[in-house]
Amino acid sequence: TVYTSHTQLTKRQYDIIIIGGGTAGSVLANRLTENSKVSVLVIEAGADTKDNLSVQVPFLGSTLPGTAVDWAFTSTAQSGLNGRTIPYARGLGLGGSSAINLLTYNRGSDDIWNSWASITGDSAWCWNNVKQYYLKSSSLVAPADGRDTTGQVDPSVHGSGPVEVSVPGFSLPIDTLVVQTSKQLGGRFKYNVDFNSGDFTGVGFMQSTVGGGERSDANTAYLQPVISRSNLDVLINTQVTKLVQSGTSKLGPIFNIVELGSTADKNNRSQVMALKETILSAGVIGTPQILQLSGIGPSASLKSLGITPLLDIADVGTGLVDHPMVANYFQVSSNGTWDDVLRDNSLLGSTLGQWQSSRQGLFVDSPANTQGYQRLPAGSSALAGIADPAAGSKSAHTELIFVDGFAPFGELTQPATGNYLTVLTAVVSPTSRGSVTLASTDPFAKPLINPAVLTTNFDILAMVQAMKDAQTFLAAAPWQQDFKPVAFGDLANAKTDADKATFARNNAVTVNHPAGTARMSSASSKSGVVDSQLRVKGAQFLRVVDASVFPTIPECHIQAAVYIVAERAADLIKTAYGL
Ligand SMILES: Cc1cc2nc3c(=O)[nH]c(=O)nc-3n(C[C@H](O)[C@H](O)[C@H](O)COP(=O)(O)OP(=O)(O)OC[C@H]3O[C@@H](n4cnc5c(N)ncnc54)[C@H](O)[C@@H]3O)c2cc1C
Repeated sequence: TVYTSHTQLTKRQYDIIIIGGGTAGSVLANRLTENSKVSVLVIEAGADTKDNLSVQVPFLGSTLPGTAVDWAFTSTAQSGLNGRTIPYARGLGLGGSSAINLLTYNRGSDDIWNSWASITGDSAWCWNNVKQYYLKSSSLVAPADGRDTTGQVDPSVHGSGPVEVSVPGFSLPIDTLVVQTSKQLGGRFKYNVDFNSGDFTGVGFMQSTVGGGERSDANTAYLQPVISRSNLDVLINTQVTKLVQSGTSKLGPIFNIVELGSTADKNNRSQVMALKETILSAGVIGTPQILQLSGIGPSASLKSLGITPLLDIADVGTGLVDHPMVANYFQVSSNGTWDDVLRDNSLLGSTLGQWQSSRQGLFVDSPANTQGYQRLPAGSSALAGIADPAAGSKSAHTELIFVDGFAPFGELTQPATGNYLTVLTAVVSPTSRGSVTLASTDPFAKPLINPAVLTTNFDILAMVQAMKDAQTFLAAAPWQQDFKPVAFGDLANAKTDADKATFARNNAVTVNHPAGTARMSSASSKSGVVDSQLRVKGAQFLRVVDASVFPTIPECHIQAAVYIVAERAADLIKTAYGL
């Protein structure tokens, strides 16, 4: 049953309570209710997102931040960004961030998973073991245009799970140029037929969570198909305000009472109880916020806010890490870009009409069809004197995303005329670490989000290298016939490395890939928040399952890793309770 207010609940006890009906929460809701004897309640702060047209239409994903399906957070003033604050989008509603993201689907290099096994001292996180969960979470489907995709993707490395993944379904003029350039330049820009083979280096086609021209997210793929199961209740428009300790076992405090409220009626709280487990899947911001509101976190700082510390875990909310990103704009001579679609309402209307009537055309894809991942050149000054932050040789340091138009991801707005290319450059093995802390004890107040963007030498130097890579790539012969890209705006004057660094600090945002605020660590480690089975250290019957638990950030887009972690967590929970 779907409830829209906690006052409607007819039951107050469930075997398992999942906090957050987002990416991980939806996977758990599905898998844990496969056994009809287990009762599950999902509590989600937002509404159902499935009927939101901009959620459904892949191309319109970039218009979702700032709307009703976004928590619309803002970062603290960023010292690495010359004091700027940046918008910090997080999905609000069923499907969570998977319903508002830009759809890129990367499962992470073999290296990253093997490094997690080594960090946690638990070989079950190695790629050879988690591969089963990748195969179980997604499957490759035909692109919307049904064309022959031979050489653009390797079907043999894909699985048979509910999330639909495809290569772009509407070819753009620059796709061929990107591939030609990659094949001509080789080396760091070598053509990679399928990143999801486990080698995240080179240049290749974007794979996205799109099936039949529509977004495929955790809500549509995992939750909606099972939402009428009699052992599943989903409570929407309801925020978890804290966990309440019900007692103490010899293994530690038990936090199995969940306090609920809603923004519509903030003082009207009620409680539900988990008979087996409470699972926090409230995401990288929500999870450490709820833990701290519940007295679980760094005792001294909780005390200074007036919260009674119940379980001292220094690392709750520390370690926030995200991929910094800069939009590099180039003016082009070709009119083969989609710029006019964003400027001309009738063209926008007809393109949307084409999507509505036939699920064809520009809107079946995210704004980018191709991407690249590079390791820094040998001898790069960014790596001087530090351990290589990437997990291994199949993991990159930087990323390029090629957009056939003016992508609205920076400080600049789209000019009224002209044709543009955007190359989004990102640092995918950043070393900067920030935090999520409470601004107040009010659970409805936004927490302080400090992603510490570009605060290390490595991150800024790697970003400058990525910006230079973008220019090297676009200087290659295939671009000189028709497109003739010329750096646009302040980028045109950013000639030296120092100028480029200043440009990055004045313009960077993030790729919206935060992770690591309730990190996994080995059972014996004093750092971290959860053990390798995702149980909150020192607590009983309390797990975290979302991107907070990532011990390091994958050197690629991270949603696939969330699906994999959630699938594995579902198995861990089933095994723990013999379900
Ligand atoms: C704009 C944007 C673009 C992105 N682009 C990409 C991309 O192209 N490719 C990619 O791989 N990744 C992308 N990501 C990242 C990816 O989507 C996320 O890493 C992933 O979905 C996170 O999953 P999660 O389960 O950790 O959290 P979420 O999916 O965010 O789920 C958390 C859920 O908990 C709910 N919640 C929070 N607090 C409470 C509370 N107190 N009470 C009740 N419910 C609560 C939230 O409303 C939300 O539904 C993007 C993210 C964003 C925001």
